[in-house]
Amino acid sequence: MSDPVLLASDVTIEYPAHSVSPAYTAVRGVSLRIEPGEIVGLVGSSGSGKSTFARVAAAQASSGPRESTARIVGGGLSVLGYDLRKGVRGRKLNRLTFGVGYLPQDSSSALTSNMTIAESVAEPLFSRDKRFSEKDASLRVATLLDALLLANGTAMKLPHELSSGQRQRVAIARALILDPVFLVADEPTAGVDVSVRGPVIDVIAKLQRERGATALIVSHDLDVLRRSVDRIVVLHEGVVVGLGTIDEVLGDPRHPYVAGLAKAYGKRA
Ligand SMILES: Nc1ncnc2c1ncn2[C@@H]1O[C@H](COP(=O)(O)OP(=O)(O)OP(=O)(O)O)[C@@H](O)[C@H]1O
Repeated sequence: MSDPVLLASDVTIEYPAHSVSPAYTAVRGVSLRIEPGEIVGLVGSSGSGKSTFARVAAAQASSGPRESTARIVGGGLSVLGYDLRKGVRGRKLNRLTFGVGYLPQDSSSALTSNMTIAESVAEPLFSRDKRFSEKDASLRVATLLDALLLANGTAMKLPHELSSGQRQRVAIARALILDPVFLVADEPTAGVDVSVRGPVIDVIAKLQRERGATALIVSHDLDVLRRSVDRIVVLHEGVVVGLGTIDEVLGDPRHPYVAGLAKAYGKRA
């Protein structure tokens, strides 16, 4: 059996205490194994720990101020063979973050205001390799924008000329441009028009699958994941309450939260 892309063993993740706030355990005892090529959905209600787990799994935990940095305090978590509990630094961290694409929740608002969409999407290519061919970059940008159902001409626009849903799709293109081995996308369809939410997730899954790459897609909306994911993980108050294919999880709800999900989902299916 090949090495897993992500291996969580009874992992517990905590925000440290600061000033008047005590430490807060956002994820507790999560065990999960994601194989190469799998597309996994991470589902759960608001505050269930999805973003915390996603941020830590994408090795982004240390990018904010210390008091808001979630830490692994129990169990183990490794991604692409790197032990995140032990900590990854220097060149190893570079290698890890090259392999992991991360789309944070508010990524559409993080586009640089005076860069064209083409420049923003291509930027990671040139940050990695200053001599990357302009022609190849343009081609890759155009292909991705097209795959994400963005009209011709989007490439030459500035972020403020797009709707928030279009900007979100641009952010997805930017997260995919380096062909990440493992994409962690936090609510990638937030703000995206309802009619294209499913298709946008389909594109992410298809692009990753075509390369044998892996994805963890966070969403509170099971409907948008339905067609694209191999399995889902359901978090509730930081604990895994469901794991398997959508049919397996909803067909055998072992937790009231999943039973509620199955009921709501059953009505819409
Ligand atoms: N910096 C922080 N310090 C302390 N607690 C935090 C911090 N960030 C998040 N939390 C808490 O951790 C829990 C999980 O938050 P998280 O953002 O991971 O949930 P989520 O499932 O992604 O929610 P949403 O769907 O609303 O984005 C919440 O109770 C939240 O209040």
